[in-house]
Amino acid sequence: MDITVIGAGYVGTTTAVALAKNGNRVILVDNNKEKIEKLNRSCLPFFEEGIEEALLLLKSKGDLSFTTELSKSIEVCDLLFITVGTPSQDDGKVDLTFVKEVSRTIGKGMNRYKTIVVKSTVPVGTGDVITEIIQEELNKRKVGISFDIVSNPEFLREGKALYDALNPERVVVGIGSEKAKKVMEELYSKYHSVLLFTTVKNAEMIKYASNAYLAMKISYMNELARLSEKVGTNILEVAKGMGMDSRIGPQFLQAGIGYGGSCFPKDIKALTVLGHEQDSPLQILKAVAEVNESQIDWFIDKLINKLGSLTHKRIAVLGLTFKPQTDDIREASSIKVIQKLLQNDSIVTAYDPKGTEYMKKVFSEVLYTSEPIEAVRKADAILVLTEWKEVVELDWKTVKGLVNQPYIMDGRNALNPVYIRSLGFHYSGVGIPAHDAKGC
Ligand SMILES: NC(=O)C1=CN([C@@H]2O[C@H](COP(=O)(O)OP(=O)(O)OC[C@H]3O[C@@H](n4cnc5c(N)ncnc54)[C@H](O)[C@@H]3O)[C@@H](O)[C@H]2O)C=CC1
Ligand SMILES: O=C(O)[C@H]1O[C@H](OP(=O)(O)OP(=O)(O)OC[C@H]2O[C@@H](n3ccc(=O)[nH]c3=O)[C@H](O)[C@@H]2O)[C@H](O)[C@@H](O)[C@@H]1O
Repeated sequence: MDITVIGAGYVGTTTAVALAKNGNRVILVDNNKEKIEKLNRSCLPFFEEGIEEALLLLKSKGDLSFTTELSKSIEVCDLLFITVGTPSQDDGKVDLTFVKEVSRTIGKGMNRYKTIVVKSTVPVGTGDVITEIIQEELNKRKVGISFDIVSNPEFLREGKALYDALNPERVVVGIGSEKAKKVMEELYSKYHSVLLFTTVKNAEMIKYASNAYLAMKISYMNELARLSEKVGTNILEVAKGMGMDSRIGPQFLQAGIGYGGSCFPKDIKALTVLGHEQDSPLQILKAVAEVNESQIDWFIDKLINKLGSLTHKRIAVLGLTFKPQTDDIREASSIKVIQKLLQNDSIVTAYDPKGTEYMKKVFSEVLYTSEPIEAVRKADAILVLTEWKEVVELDWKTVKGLVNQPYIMDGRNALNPVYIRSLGFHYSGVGIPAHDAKGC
């Protein structure tokens, strides 16, 4: 099929590559000239393993191209994918400016029947808004072209984006016509995934409900971790035991310094606002967000308890991105932690394999290092905030010889407490008792 994907971000670029790999001819459009120039040079505007190589190959075969010209790209395709950003407004509502802008351009440029697939995460009812905008433009042009709006939310994870896009566990497709169903069935016939056909509104809700549910699991584990430290239980063992129940499952039970990223915080706000607007509040989500926020305070309080005061203390932050295998620092817990350290007049050194350049734009006063070992030199405490391999597999014995005080606060429970303690460090994880015999 001839497909145009609009929005060359994490989702759009990954989607375009996956669709092209599955035998379609794909044009990826973005109104950001710089991004398209980069892509035309086969450079990815962000870090995500495996995509750059795939992109280079698909481009050379002519299956994937990049442009800023949306109108022309609309004319030549059968299917349009909308993958533009849907950020939060100050009031927590979703800013649909980009989605609406793109919809208007589609209405202005549509020359024949198109299936318009919405992959951006959008509030329930947005499918209708897009339909209205496109129809309005068609009416202005006095043309009677038919089209279908499909909701096909994306569930990929950053760091595993291409794998997830090529092997989705399930594909949710919200449709309003048999014609659109056939198109989507054909499109996904090459994937070995279960397809769920439902209404557009249901599909829109499934996306928010899924992200909020995953975040809820994390906040629950984080609160349990705090309690665990009080009563002497080990959250890793608790999670293991819980996860063995197939009704609960082992995933997303890792306690830590809270969830970050471009989606969980934003999507929870959006669903919360929707509940309020409809006078059907989601009280659970209020608690989920509050726990996530206070997890940072809890972590910093523990650090203060250990060091007495943070003033003029040298704190090494290892890991800045919201998770490993990405350069994304959007809503990363590290931002809130560093903010609190700087407010307390600490001297902050930081290392991250991929996120440093973005973080420099947020905090210019942090001393960034290109090697983790440089960040820990003379440190009064080391904070592990992202479980990068480069951090976990550090030569901790050497580190012990370099620090000023041997305090490690592991915000991701990524290190082996028994080993780290055996080196003479005071190790503190999240929900791991101070002297746990097993320590795993
Ligand atoms: N990042 C992720 O892991 C996931 C994101 N999502 C959702 O997918 C959507 C996109 O997210 P990301 O890819 O992270 O966003 P992003 O911010 O990385 O990319 C969005 C792109 O859209 C472009 N754009 C905006 N207006 C445009 C226009 N009028 N014409 C052409 N291009 C335009 C921007 O320049 C940008 O490159 C959001 O709704 C997000 O919630 C869903 C699943 C996973
Ligand atoms: O809508 C989205 O953008 C995406 O959001 C998440 O994916 P992502 O944000 O890439 O990353 P996750 O692996 O879900 O991690 C999110 C955050 O939760 C934290 N986390 C995750 C799992 C866990 O057990 N504990 C925990 O603290 C991670 O450290 C990270 O900060 C979802 O997992 C994807 O399905 C979804 O498509």
